[in-house]
Formats: sequence, C-alpha cells, structure tokens
Amino acid sequence: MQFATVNDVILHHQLIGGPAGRPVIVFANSLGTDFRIWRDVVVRLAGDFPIVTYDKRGHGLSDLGQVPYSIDDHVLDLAALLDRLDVKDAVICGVSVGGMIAQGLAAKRPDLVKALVLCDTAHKIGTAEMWNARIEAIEAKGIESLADAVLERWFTPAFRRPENAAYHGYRNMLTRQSATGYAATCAALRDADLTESTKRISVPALCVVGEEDGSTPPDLVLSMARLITGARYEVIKGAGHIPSIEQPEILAEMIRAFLATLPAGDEPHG
Ligand SMILES: O=C(O)CCC(=O)CC(=O)O
Repeated sequence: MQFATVNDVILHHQLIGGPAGRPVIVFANSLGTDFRIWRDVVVRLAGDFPIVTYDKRGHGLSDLGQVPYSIDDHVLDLAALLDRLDVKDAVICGVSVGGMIAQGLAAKRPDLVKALVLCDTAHKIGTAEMWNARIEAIEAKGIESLADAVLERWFTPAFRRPENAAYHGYRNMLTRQSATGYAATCAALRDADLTESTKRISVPALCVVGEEDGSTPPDLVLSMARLITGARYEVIKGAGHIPSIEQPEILAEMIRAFLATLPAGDEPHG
C-alpha cells in the first residue's frame, strides 16, 4: 500500500506489478466506498495484468482536500496519479462516480486511456434536487441516517441477508467514510453532465450493469452505452450497483474477455 501527494492531496493507492506488454488495469471506486470493493476482482486478474487501485479524494485513506469537488478534480487526481506511476494506455475500470471519472479521463487525457470498462455508471446520474437533498441530509444527520436506503440500491435482497457478514462489513465501509468527502462528491455528481464528451469517446468500451442496480439501473447504463461508438453492453444477473462485490467472478471474466479483444500493445507501466 502506498501514499502519493498529487495536486493538493495525498492519495492512497496500490500498484500490483504484472507481465510486461500487458495493459495496466486501473480501478476507480464509487461514492461511499474505498478500493477494497475491487478485491475479489483484483485477485482473479492479478498475475496476468498490472493493476492500480486507489481511493479517490474524500474516501478511504486519501485526503479530503478542498471541498466541494467537481468531477474534474477527481479526473485530474487520477491523471496525476497515473503520471506519477508512469502508467499510460491503461484500461480504466470505474464503477458509478468512478465510471464518470473514467469517462472524464478519456476526454481529458486520451494518452492515458487504451480502453474503458464502465460499470453501473452513466454520463449523468440523478438530478440536482436529488443530490442537494442528499447533501442536506448528510450534513444534518450523517451517513448513517441514509445507509439502509443506500444499501438497498447497492445490493440484491440475497446479499442483504442479516446473516451475511459481508453485508455488515460493507455497511461499515459506507458509514465510516468521511461525511465531508461523501457530500463533496455528491456535489461533483450533481454538477456533472458528460453527455457531449462521452459522445466523443473513441476507445473500446465495455459497459456493464447489475440487473438489480437501484442507483444506475440497466436502462440508464444502456443509454450511456448508446452514446459511445462500438460500445459493448452486458447485464450481470444476481448483482445490484456493485457487481465487483456481488459477482466478482463474472465481472473478472467479462473484463478478461474484453481485454482479449484489444489490439496487443507494448504498454509501459510502473
Ligand atoms: O455510487 C455512486 O458513485 C453514485 C450513485 C449513487 O447515488 C449510489 C447510491 O445510490 O447511493
């Protein structure tokens, strides 16, 4: 595990080496989570690909920085982290706001992006009214007050069984995030409409959604996929908003199969 100062924050990240000539896969996490949500996907791909995971600002062990945030703040952080790690031509795999960061990076720094895996995300998520109400609730009553409603959107009823220890663990992950970082990222989501830049994405893209996603449902993810020329679209059964937690084996195999379709390169990595 490592820490790097990029822009005005320290970002917590992890670089796992892999064979030369394979693209680096970079994982970007969602609102209210840290990079541990990718663990069960990473263990299936490590050894075959170099991998970077990181906690975006305001989440996990990364710094808060100046609040509120814009999507550009998150995009510039990831760009600076990849520059620091000497990673180029990476496959950026992002879930939800992490998927918006991935779309933004493809637009702003195409040299860093070979392909995109866009999980449970969209070019625009929610409305200003919805995000303002969420920010107000967090500021008044904290993340705990919203946790059960959020978890209903994240996970299928099968995962939310009271005897499932993982369900309680991920609830802890959500409620222990910084309320300030969470609210600051809600503001970034509120203000982001990537429709025009996402229409111009020209790298291969795999768009994936959990069939029971209550935050970014299949129809919304399909509408994003339709903006991107040649994008593939896949639905994962038995998953909600975070398939890397509920169906890591299926997601890892989808990523592996997608990467097998990409032209071979000689990608440098740190
Ligand atoms: O998960 C995200 O990054 C944003 C989408 C969202 O609102 C998730 C939730 O329903 O809490």
